[in-house]
Amino acid sequence: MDPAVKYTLIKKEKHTGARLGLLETPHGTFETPMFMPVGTEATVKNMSPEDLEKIGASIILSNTYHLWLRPGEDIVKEAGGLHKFMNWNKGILTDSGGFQVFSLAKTRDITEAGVHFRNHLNGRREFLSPEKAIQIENDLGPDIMMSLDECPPFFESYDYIKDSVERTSRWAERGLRAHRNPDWQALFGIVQGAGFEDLRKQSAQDLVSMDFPGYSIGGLSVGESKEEMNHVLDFTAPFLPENKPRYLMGVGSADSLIDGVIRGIDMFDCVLPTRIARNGTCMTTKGRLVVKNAKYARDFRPLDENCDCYVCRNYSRAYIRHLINANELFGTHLTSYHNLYFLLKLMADVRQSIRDDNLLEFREHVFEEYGFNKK
Ligand SMILES: CNc1nc2cc(C(=O)NN)ccc2[nH]1
Repeated sequence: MDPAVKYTLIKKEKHTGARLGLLETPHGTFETPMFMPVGTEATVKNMSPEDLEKIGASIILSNTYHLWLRPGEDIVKEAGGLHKFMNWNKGILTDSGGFQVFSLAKTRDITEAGVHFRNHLNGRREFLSPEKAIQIENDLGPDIMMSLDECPPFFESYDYIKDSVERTSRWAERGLRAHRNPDWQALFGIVQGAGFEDLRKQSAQDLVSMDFPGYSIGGLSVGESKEEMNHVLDFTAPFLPENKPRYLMGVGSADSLIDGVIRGIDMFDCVLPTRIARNGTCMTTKGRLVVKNAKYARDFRPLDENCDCYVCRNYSRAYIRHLINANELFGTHLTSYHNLYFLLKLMADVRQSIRDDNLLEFREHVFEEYGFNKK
């Protein structure tokens, strides 16, 4: 049986752990490393599928937790699945709800069976088990789907994290057994273990023994420092097989993306570009620009003078500032479009620097120019 996704390692960058790869899915073959825009409720906020296609998005995310609670996976299934429902014909990845339950839901109670929590929309008690999460993702129909896991606090005790990792491995096994469509939906295991090397190793070895088609590294970007995150990646990525994709969940600033690629990560997702866009903050090659700021009232330059996106070629800071301050939806469309273009272009440049074996020089350029070296 053909795996639902096939990863091919094309080239290793000479001086780092970075890899150039190809990820074949039922909805296309895409280059890695890649950034995946987040479309929590079956839409990447303020973006049309056509615009996402134009800026080079390949795989986008949707959230199992949200779509289960609203509109219900049954409606998405009746529509023919997520691709049809949201008119997106490239890749779709859904997470399992693990992170949302632990970050969004009120009062939650974790048991061996699964997690009990209160629905953040109506306060009703809900229950999500590893099998239920898989059933929802099977019905939503993404190309890539996640096992249900616990995303524990990074600064929890060793004993807590050890128990959590061992339960997450048992849940992963249960999810594999419940998975109905392994030939066209690729189920990834999620490596946990917080900042403990031996627990990250145990989690990775447990999941690798179950032979998943891809592996996520979860439990990061949850309040730990970038140095701590990079340190965890330094020892976790090598526990994962070279011939499978590695997906770092919840990471999406330029510096963290580059440092993740250097440590062998292939896939990233983050709400950051679209979330900060909604309050008028833009990512530029000269650092963050808060376009609603009064100083841009008569600034008729583009958001980023080094950017060739549709927004930077046609609209000024003054105009976009006006729209944001007037709560005009077109304003957040423009900032969202630019921020996503910025990160997708960054990843295209990262892939080129892997081809050219000069990723570390590119990192230096980005950290210096984009203001990440400023303490
Ligand atoms: C924004 N930070 C961030 N950390 C994440 C961790 C996970 C995870 O461990 N899921 N099982 C998912 C999404 C995340 N987003």
